[in-house]
Amino acid sequence: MSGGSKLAVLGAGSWGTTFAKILADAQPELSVELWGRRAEVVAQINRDHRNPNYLPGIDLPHNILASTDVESVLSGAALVVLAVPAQSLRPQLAAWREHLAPDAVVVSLMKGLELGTDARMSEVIAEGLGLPAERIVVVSGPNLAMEIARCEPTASVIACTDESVAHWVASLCTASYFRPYTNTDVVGVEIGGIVKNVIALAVGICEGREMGDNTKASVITRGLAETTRLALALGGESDTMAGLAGLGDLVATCSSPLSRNHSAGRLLGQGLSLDEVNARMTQTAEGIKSGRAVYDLAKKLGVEMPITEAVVAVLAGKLDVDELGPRLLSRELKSEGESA
Ligand SMILES: NC(=O)c1ccc[n+]([C@@H]2O[C@H](COP(=O)([O-])OP(=O)(O)OC[C@H]3O[C@@H](n4cnc5c(N)ncnc54)[C@H](O)[C@@H]3O)[C@@H](O)[C@H]2O)c1
Ligand SMILES: O=P(O)(O)OC[C@H](O)CO
Repeated sequence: MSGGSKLAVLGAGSWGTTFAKILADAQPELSVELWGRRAEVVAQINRDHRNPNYLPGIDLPHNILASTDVESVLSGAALVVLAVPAQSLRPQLAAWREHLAPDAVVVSLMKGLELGTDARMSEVIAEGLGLPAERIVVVSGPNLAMEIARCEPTASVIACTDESVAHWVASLCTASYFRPYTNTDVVGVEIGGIVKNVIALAVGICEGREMGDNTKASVITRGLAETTRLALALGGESDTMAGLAGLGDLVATCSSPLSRNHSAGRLLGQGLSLDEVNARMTQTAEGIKSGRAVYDLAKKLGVEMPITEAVVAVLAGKLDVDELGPRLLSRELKSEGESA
């Protein structure tokens, strides 16, 4: 863990910009350097202290300094926070690796699973940057960016195999409206954040078909059961799944119209094709691509994930949205506590 104090965030979308605001509000005496790909976004942040495409109406702290120059942003940064779409992470890391400070701690804000490898983002970071587990931290929880940007009170989980590193990151991002809890169950925290996006697609589809709250509560509850099965199979802990990064995030994402995954599901349920949904989405809905990777991983491990399987079939055009509900309910009868 570095004694240095420079803080860097890579990715100036909705969560990267919001997390930069958390750090800047929590550490008003420090600068938070925010890397963005697009010069016009960076210029607006520096000139107007706003990022209106992602966070309309939000004033950003003046100690956020944006730049398109990743080398200068990474130079000497003790904490490096990553917030780009999951499927774009690996190629980005290859370009960033040479500029990373030797003792930097890297934080993943991403909630996706890599297609093709089924790797979690912490695993992609470990491989792509050649870092040991104790220098990789995961942040996850019921964290809809826009609510946090409006300074509405929110709790989150900061996970690292080395608890002291998790504590250090938590101490840096504790703000009046943002309360982090630490955890050493990196696997459970990541799996909770990944799978809730797929379950939110399912809930959105049900909503788009004008199904009511019984249906949504049933999908959320059974969604948590299948998320927990996958997490346990990978070595995660059931306590984590009952906490903020499991149940908490699942409820927030499946209930909120702010959720991009929930919204994408609703559009699918209303009869739009996947191409039409993708064309309408201006922000990242990770579940659309990660769903397939979650299904592949579950299959490899022999874990039953019927809701994920049905969502993946809808996304692949193999199951009509009207068949999603019946497909889930027509399964073999079993007791609630059974493992599948
Ligand atoms: N927005 C939220 O409320 C929220 C909360 C928690 C976690 N997350 C997770 O954070 C991650 C980032 O999400 P976001 O909401 O900031 O997404 P976003 O769509 O708002 O922003 C993505 C950012 O990445 C950039 N980007 C897009 N493609 C890229 C590429 N190929 N290479 C490099 N940069 C690229 C975009 O320009 C943009 O700045 C996702 O994994 C998401 O699940 C989001
Ligand atoms: O907008 P979503 O669906 O990516 O969800 C955002 C956050 O992950 C909620 O915790």
